[in-house]
Amino acid sequence: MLQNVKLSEGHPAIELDKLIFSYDNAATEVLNIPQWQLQQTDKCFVFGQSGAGKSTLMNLLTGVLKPTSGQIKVFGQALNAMSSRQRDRFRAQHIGVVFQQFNLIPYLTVAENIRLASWFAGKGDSHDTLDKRLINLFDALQLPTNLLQRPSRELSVGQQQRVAIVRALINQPELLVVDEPTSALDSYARDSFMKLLMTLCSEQQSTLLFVSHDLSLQSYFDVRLNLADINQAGGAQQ
Ligand SMILES: Nc1ncnc2c1ncn2[C@@H]1O[C@H](COP(=O)(O)OP(=O)(O)OP(=O)(O)O)[C@@H](O)[C@H]1O
Repeated sequence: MLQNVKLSEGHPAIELDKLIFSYDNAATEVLNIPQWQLQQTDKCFVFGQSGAGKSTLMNLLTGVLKPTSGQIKVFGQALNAMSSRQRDRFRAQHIGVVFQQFNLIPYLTVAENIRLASWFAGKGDSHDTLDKRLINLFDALQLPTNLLQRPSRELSVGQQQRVAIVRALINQPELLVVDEPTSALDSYARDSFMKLLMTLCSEQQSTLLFVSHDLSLQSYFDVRLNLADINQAGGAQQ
């Protein structure tokens, strides 16, 4: 079974092979990617027109969606061969996710939102280890620790965004997937957020996949992917 899968270092972080995806088995393909790979610890900037399929691809890579056909391997593990429960477990253990709406549970406190992520991962990290990691991340992201006991709905958008990053990094995921996170930030906050994100990923040796329309952010990344360059789907709006 998939409990506490140890990821092999010999594999690329992501391998796509003949990946095809249509919503509800509709005739129109949203994605048709013959082949694509991302190496471990790479930091990749993904861009493309609205409707090009970026969020769909992120949902496939995080196991929220399953491909219509073809293969998606994350650190050598074939997500397409897993049940939806196995994919949920794999995501909780190995992938940190920050999506556009942050997906914090509004009525839970900040601390509860973060603890929930480590509980789902079930990696068995001690309370002390998690507390230490949490304090370090709060410090790095300049979040005051008195926010921990506040319901997340009471936080500003910028604070919620940083809490979502803490939640995504608390389990030291091998892969971090971030979808359009900076739209709510002014340019100064955006730059410091980007620098920090890069530092945290380097420290944790996480592979980063970052989706944005803001092309000015590309310079932070060592790999740039225009989705239209690998996606041959006729239905995608390119
Ligand atoms: N749940 C869904 N059911 C059916 N079609 C969908 C669904 N979600 C997205 N689509 C369609 O799939 C295509 C790709 O959408 P997707 O959201 O992945 O694009 P995107 O590149 O992330 O766009 P944006 O930059 O605007 O966020 C679009 O044509 C969209 O209408």
